[in-house]
Amino acid sequence: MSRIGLVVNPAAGRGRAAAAGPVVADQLRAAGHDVVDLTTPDVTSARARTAAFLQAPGADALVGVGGDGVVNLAVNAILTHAPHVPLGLVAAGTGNDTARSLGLDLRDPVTGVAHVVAALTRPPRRLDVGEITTLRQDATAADGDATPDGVRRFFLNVLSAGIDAAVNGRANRISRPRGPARYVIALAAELAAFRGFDVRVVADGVDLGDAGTLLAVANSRSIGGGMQIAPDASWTDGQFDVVTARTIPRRTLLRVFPRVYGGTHLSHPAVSVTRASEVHLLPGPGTERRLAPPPLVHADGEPVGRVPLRLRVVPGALAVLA
Ligand SMILES: Nc1ncnc2c1ncn2[C@@H]1O[C@H](COP(=O)(O)OP(=O)(O)OP(=O)(O)O)[C@@H](O)[C@H]1O
Repeated sequence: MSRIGLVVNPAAGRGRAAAAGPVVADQLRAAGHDVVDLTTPDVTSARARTAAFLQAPGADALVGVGGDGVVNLAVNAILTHAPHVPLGLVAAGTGNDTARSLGLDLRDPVTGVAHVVAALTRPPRRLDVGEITTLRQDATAADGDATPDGVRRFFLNVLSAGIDAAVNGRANRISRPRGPARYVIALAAELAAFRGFDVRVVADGVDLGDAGTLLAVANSRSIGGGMQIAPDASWTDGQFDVVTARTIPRRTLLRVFPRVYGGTHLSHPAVSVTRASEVHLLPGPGTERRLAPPPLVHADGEPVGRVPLRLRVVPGALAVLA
């Protein structure tokens, strides 16, 4: 018998996770496990309850039910408070990019929890995690800067700091419609307003220069519900795939961006992929006045702060029941 913390995000997947939560709890209990329900609709309380569960003795696993947001919450809680505790996921969000890249069932929570129960009997998979450190002196919680866990936090899937981050930020501000349509509306608005971002990337000490269009630091492959931003990224190679596209005219972007869905953008001459284990995202030189300031950086779909940021791979830092 294992003692398992269960954190359900009731808002995820427009109610799918709220419906899946009791099913997951029942199945874990039916398999003989002791389930501690940490669920609450308020994200701050959910963080606090998850932290308390992990800090107390006897936690054997944490299971998250929801989308990439609840995964990000769980990963930060584990790495901050109890890095040895494995994470199980039952996908019930909108995009589910982490679960998708892990090859988990995206539709049926019964199948999802059965997979977690089976994985509890085997050694967990070990995945690389990205560590984010804000380098701003004036970083504050209110700004979304590397909080609420302090100036250091973690991501499991992909960090976005180019047009993909701007789309994510805009989508989070749209209250209606809910679901994937928000991203389409946000994407159309960002493409219409696009003029390039004044941002620079240094990867393992090498200045990659202008990354004014696309800028993704990827541990795994997809964002936005299956867009293959970094189709060759590996969770076990100890490196990020840093996908950048230099500032390009809007009409070129309109041709390149749709290719991200299938991952074929990598063959466009404006796009590069660099493997690196430490990446600095920095403000650009500020000489091009037509460029926009860098957008709020997002990781696993959550706002995490503004440049300058340092990102490091923590190889094999997370144990996953998958
Ligand atoms: N345990 C929780 N309780 C309440 N809110 C949470 C919890 N975990 C995460 N959240 C917040 O809810 C928002 C949405 O969460 P989540 O990503 O899980 O669902 P989604 O948006 O439907 O799925 P996806 O991100 O995969 O598209 C996130 O911004 C996150 O901060």
